[in-house]
Amino acid sequence: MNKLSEWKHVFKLDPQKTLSDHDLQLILESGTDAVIIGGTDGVTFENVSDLFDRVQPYDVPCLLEVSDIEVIAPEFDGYLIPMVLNSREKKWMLDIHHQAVKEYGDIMDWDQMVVEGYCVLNEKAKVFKHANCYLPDEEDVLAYARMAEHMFHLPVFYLEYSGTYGDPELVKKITNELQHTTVVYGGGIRSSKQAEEMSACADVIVVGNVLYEDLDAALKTVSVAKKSNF
Ligand SMILES: CC(C)=CCC/C(C)=C/CC/C(C)=C/CC/C(C)=C/CC/C(C)=C/CC/C(C)=C/CC/C(C)=C/COP(=O)(O)OP(=O)(O)O
Ligand SMILES: O=P(O)(O)OC[C@@H](O)CO
Ligand SMILES: [Mg+2]
Repeated sequence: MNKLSEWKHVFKLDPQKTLSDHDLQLILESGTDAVIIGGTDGVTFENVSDLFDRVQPYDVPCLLEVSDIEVIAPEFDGYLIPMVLNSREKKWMLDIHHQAVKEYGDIMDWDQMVVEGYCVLNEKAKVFKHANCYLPDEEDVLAYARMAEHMFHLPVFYLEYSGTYGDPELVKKITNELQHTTVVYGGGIRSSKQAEEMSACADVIVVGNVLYEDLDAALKTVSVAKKSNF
């Protein structure tokens, strides 16, 4: 399961936040390539399963981004497994994953797993503190990107600015560098102008928080991203 390399635009839904059926319908019929269910905290088996049940009737791939082993529900179209490359603790890259594979290895469908090399670039993001990250400079980011592709052969390198708009020049530099690993950009996209700019710099853009603050603006990010030829 890795159609991700063919996608341009994804919405990230936070199971902790509320969406009316009408708004969810607009999101799922927007033409987005996929939705991810995930968040740093407040993610429970119940809120993940409830949201998944509401998304499932629509013809849009739905992936679970696993931030806690307790929330894994069956039947998703795929499972995104983050490894936080710029964490100060090995736990967020390897140890939690090792425990999970020890526990679930016998029943795992490896074709459904997509491992994401995360590089968290916003010091104010919840995930930055949660995973005990340090702020990498441009050289560090480039080195993580090269490691993701050439040493770990990861399908995805995720430039995570969650909550703030990132640096298009850096994103472009990283995307130009990688041949096989898909560069996903997420963070602070609040308008079609920003979506257009970042879509020209990354392989895939992820739009999250603005869904809950300005749905019309969020919906407008889809068509510009899908028009991008990058
Ligand atoms: C029954 C069945 C289908 C079995 C399948 C088995 C399966 C899928 C097994 C999993 C195997 C495996 C290796 C799991 C690893 C699990 C795990 C818990 C890994 C650690 C993940 C991790 C490093 C989490 C840290 C936080 C993080 C990076 C979360 C990623 C999501 C993220 C950055 C969200 C940002 O959200 P944001 O929008 O910023 O958050 P808020 O809005 O809440 O602020
Ligand atoms: O919520 P925003 O800031 O759009 O970020 C999207 C996503 O990258 C979060 O993981
Ligand atoms: Mg969020």
